[in-house]
Amino acid sequence: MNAIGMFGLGVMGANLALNMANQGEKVAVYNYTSDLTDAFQEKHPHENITAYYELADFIQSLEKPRKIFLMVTAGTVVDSVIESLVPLLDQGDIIMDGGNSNFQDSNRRYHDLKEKGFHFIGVGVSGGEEGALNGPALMPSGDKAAYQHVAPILEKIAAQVDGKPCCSYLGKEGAGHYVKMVHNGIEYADMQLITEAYQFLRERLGLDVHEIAAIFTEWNKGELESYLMEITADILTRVDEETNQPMVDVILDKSEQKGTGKWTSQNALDMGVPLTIVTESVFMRFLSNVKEERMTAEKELAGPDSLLEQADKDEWIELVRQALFMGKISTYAQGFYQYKQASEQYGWDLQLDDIALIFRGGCIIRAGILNEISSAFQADKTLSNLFLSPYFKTILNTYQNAMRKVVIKGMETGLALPCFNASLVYYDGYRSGKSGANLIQAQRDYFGAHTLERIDKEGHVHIEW
Ligand SMILES: NC(=O)C1=CN([C@@H]2O[C@H](COP(=O)(O)OP(=O)(O)OC[C@H]3O[C@@H](n4cnc5c(N)ncnc54)[C@H](OP(=O)(O)O)[C@@H]3O)[C@@H](O)[C@H]2O)C=CC1
Ligand SMILES: O=C(CO)[C@H](O)[C@H](O)COP(=O)(O)O
Repeated sequence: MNAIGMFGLGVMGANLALNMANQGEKVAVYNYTSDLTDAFQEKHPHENITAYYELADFIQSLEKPRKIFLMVTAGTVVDSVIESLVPLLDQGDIIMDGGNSNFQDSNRRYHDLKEKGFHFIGVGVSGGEEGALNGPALMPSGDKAAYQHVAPILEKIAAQVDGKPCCSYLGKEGAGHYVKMVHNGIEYADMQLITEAYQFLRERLGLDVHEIAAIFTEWNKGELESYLMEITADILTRVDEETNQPMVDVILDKSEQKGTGKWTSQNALDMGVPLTIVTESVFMRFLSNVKEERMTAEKELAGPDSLLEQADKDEWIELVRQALFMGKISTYAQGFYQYKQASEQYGWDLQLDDIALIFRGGCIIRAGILNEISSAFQADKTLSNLFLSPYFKTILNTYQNAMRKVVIKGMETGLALPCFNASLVYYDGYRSGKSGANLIQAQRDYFGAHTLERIDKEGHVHIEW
């Protein structure tokens, strides 16, 4: 009998199946069309893997309770696959979905399957092709008792950091896919922040790609240590063999997306959470796509004349490093604040320190900063915003000066730095004991008699303007 079944042999499914098999598990594999199954068998023959061409045979080969891991295109495909599986299952069998599914779909699937006597475990998976094979970060959720059946396999195939698996039970329903969704939002913001640092260094300080690659490699040894920093340095060293140009210069500047960053921002709006940095990064992807309009506007619309002249390069490089780290801290502060709000609003009891531990290995946003984030939430379980933890507060109190200088210089010289700017705006807004919202309340009450609260009395009142 096989310990687990992998449904879907695309990029991720194939590599996860191999990972499971390499860890000594007997794995049954199945794909909707036979072409991928044939290709998989030919490319990756493995003593622990058996391929099946009939769905019923695939299901019958599994130990009970059956554990089936779906790694298929997110959306309606997951529903149609579940529909095809259900008649073949027994009560208590477990379906896991490892795709980038919308957490609301996972909530629905969890309850639908529970009603029918089956278990649904949504598993956020991060790490791409390489991570899937050698150790991804896994974010599982669903019934805790059902999770215990799959935990030995999931925790074995996950990345391991300091002897701990980057996988732990996160909560009920689709909490795991929720955590993955916000992870991807943070991923978008992280990428945009690095891009803004790169643009500043290249277009305002006049550094070439190789100099910037060397700077990023150096930064990657300190506070900014992260997978995205590392791969960006690597990307910048690559030369296109056809043109002999830096590879980055021959890539069209229109960025695509599959939608998880947008979902994160949509959910932040639904919950009333200020997720400004991720949202700016989503908007910048949209703006990048109107390439032709941007090319026209470049000729039509005026900007400032000034470039950064006679700059002290070393001083500016350090300012950009500090600004980038502040942007990163702010992104995580907003993302983890969103987790905290979601946990309360959806009743999931998310453990923020555990989430940070999961992200330390295997996933795209893995970074040194996650140890400090985990420690901050471990030290104070009620911490509402990372900005107020002793470690991050000390850094922000210093680095905010650098961020101001970089943002101002970007504005003066006409370089859009939306995520750097959003980070500073959030910082200044958050540290303002007095906001301008009293005037907004007055305006609302003036034109619409919406009522307002006074600082000196209880309750809502309307003022006769
Ligand atoms: N690539 C990545 O880096 C990551 C991807 N993910 C997520 O993992 C999931 C899979 O991604 P990935 O492996 O990259 O995708 P691929 O495109 O490589 O594979 C898609 C899989 O879905 C199957 N599929 C598509 N349509 C159907 C259908 N109608 N019925 C049954 N099966 C179907 C395909 O089978 P067939 O050949 O028969 O069409 C194939 O096995 C997605 O949700 C993705 O967002 C998560 C983390 C990282
Ligand atoms: O889930 C992932 C990693 O964690 C994918 O790489 C991510 O979905 C890529 O997103 P997009 O295509 O929207 O940039």
